[in-house]
Amino acid sequence: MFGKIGLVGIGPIGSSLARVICRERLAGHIAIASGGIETLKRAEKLKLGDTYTTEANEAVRGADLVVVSVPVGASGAVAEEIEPALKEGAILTEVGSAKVSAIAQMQPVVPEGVHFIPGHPLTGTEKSGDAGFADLFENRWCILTPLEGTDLTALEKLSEFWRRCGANIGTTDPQHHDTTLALVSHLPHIIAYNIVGTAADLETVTKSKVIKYSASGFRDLTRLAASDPRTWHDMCLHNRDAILEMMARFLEDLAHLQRAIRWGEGDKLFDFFTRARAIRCSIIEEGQNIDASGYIPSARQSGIRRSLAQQTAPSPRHPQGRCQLDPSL
Ligand SMILES: NC(=O)C1=CN([C@@H]2O[C@H](COP(=O)(O)OP(=O)(O)OC[C@H]3O[C@@H](n4cnc5c(N)ncnc54)[C@H](O)[C@@H]3O)[C@@H](O)[C@H]2O)C=CC1
Ligand SMILES: O=C(O)C(=O)Cc1ccc(O)cc1
Repeated sequence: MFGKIGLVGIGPIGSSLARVICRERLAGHIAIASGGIETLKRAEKLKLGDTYTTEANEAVRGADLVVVSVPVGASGAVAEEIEPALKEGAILTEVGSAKVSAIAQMQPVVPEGVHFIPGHPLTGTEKSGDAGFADLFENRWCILTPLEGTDLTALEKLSEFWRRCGANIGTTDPQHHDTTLALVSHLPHIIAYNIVGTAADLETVTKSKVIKYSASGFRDLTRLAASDPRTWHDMCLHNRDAILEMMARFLEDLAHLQRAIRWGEGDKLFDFFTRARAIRCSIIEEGQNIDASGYIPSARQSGIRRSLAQQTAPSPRHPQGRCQLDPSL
């Protein structure tokens, strides 16, 4: 698809991209740049690319596609560094989890003639470093947030690139992206970190075991707390307003629940839980299969879609169809 692809940043996302680009033969040459010399050495050892450098501008020189996969807080500095070396007509994208901030940092320095199209693959691992894998994007959404005046041919080419990496393409505007992700990705991580903190505090205060006795519910809920703290510290700083707005809504809804519990409003609680259960079931029925690692495996590869269809089909015992809430689905 591309003569040369420059990958700036080789964490979980950059290293997964390197692997899938290589597997699908999407580039004649993969140039990898990372500020961390150790990471770069590992990337070379793993043969993730063709050339390796600590100088981002070297990696992007002559590239037809440049993918910036660094913490959102570093995207402005990276854009300034690569700007003089970007080729006329090249596509420049970044994969940051907060679009408004990444765009505000990068757009002002993108030279005319370079097609800047931000995006965000909605997939991740709790792992850090270069622990990516070629299947990471398989059957997952990649949300593109094209800016006003974006060249449609470049947009289609980038969309095709992500499709060949296995992703499904969605488009939206940066603000809507950030508000949505604040609720469906950033807030769950914050809640996970927080509940682990609460349990640890309770242990200290009561001088007794708490976490040791946790059943699988607590463990499922806290899986996200194993994520790289740097990513989520970055997110709280760079999607601050949207996260605060979603936290406020969440706390308001939690207060309603608290009140219903305090007053023993059983019907209200039952209806509320039933509604939430139905929503979770519909997510599963749509094929958003979530395994315990957070990685949603390809339905195509795992055959899970078929087994889910069996589980949710009506049966004499379950005339409405049944929904298994086993997180391993
Ligand atoms: N990890 C995840 O699950 C996901 C992350 N993202 C986004 O992808 C981007 C990359 O994230 P990860 O792959 O987790 O990698 P990461 O955030 O760990 O960053 C890895 C790369 O960025 C480079 N880097 C770090 N600080 C830098 C700086 N100040 N200047 C220049 N380069 C620097 C490192 O050398 C390394 O090569 C982030 O913006 C994140 O929001 C998007 C989807 C999922
Ligand atoms: O594991 C999960 O549920 C995630 O939310 C993974 C994830 C992490 C960061 C992103 O920007 C997008 C997706």
